[in-house]
Amino acid sequence: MADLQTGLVVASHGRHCLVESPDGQRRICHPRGKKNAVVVGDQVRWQVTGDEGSIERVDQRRNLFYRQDEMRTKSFAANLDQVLVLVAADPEFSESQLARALIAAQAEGIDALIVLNKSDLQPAFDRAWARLEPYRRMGCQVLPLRLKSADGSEGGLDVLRQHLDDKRTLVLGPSGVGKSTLVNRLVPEARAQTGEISRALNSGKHTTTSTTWYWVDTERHTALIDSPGFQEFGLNHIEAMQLAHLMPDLNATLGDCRFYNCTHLHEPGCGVVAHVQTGDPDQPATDPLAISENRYRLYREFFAELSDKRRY
Ligand SMILES: Nc1nc2c(ncn2[C@@H]2O[C@H](COP(=O)(O)OP(=O)(O)OP(=O)(O)O)[C@@H](O)[C@H]2O)c(=O)[nH]1
Ligand SMILES: [Zn+2]
Repeated sequence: MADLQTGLVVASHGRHCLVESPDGQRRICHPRGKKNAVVVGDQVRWQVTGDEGSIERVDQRRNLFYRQDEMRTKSFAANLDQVLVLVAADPEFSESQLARALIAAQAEGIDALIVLNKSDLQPAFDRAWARLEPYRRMGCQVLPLRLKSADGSEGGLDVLRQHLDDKRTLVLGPSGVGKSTLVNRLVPEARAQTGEISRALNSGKHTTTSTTWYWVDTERHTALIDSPGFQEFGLNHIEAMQLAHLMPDLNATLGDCRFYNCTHLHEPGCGVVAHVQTGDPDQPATDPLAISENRYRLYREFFAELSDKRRY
């Protein structure tokens, strides 16, 4: 099939999607057959069929970021360089949701970046910043941000831009943290593009319910992928026994357990439990491998959930 063209999937809606050619042109394409199901970020081979296109092949993916619960699997995007989890001083973020997203990224070998917005809101911001201490300690990049404030000042956007440069970043965040404000700030034409995409995909309504790719720069080197669906982040695709390896703070303490198949829940001589921080969580830990009580509690919760899951 010599007449196949290459393209990048920049939006998808049901059974059709929008494919961007290397010259920037976009057209609606339909995957041929079930095995050609595509997600945003996919590199595809397609051919012209009238005004539209037919996707004949999906190139092998470098990674696929997805969540899975008992009912279904939701793929967010493929071939990512990093996942940005946007949280805010207010509304208070769920550490469970944050930890789940980071585990899913780690499982696919994708870097993660946490951004804490609304630094103008005090004392909520300092409180949230402190809650993120275990994440900084385990090597995760955490950036402060202020997209707007009562006095009109903003901060942190330039540093954030440097972390996005030349990368393909999936942006995740619960409702109300400022995700649309961020996307619109980084991609001034985002609103117009979204409108264009909804019209092209003929969905009739706004495509905020689907994942969308935006180029940040005119050279098309830096991309933001905006995706909804951060709630109920299921990890059913992860093996319970893999969990500790996917949580960097726990992972750093592996290897010292008495039993090689230690679950780190109740076994004697567990090297993970030995590092779980007890006492005042506001006191800085003296153990460089300290695991916060919250992180360990989440590990136990996720482990129970993944051990219980029904297998099909
Ligand atoms: N105080 C303060 N408010 C902010 C900041 N950034 C955004 N906001 C406000 O937070 C609210 C939510 O912002 P959005 O951008 O709509 O948030 P979203 O995450 O897209 O939320 P959904 O539309 O519900 O998905 C808006 O009222 C913003 O004006 C900030 O740095 N400080
Ligand atoms: Zn152990």
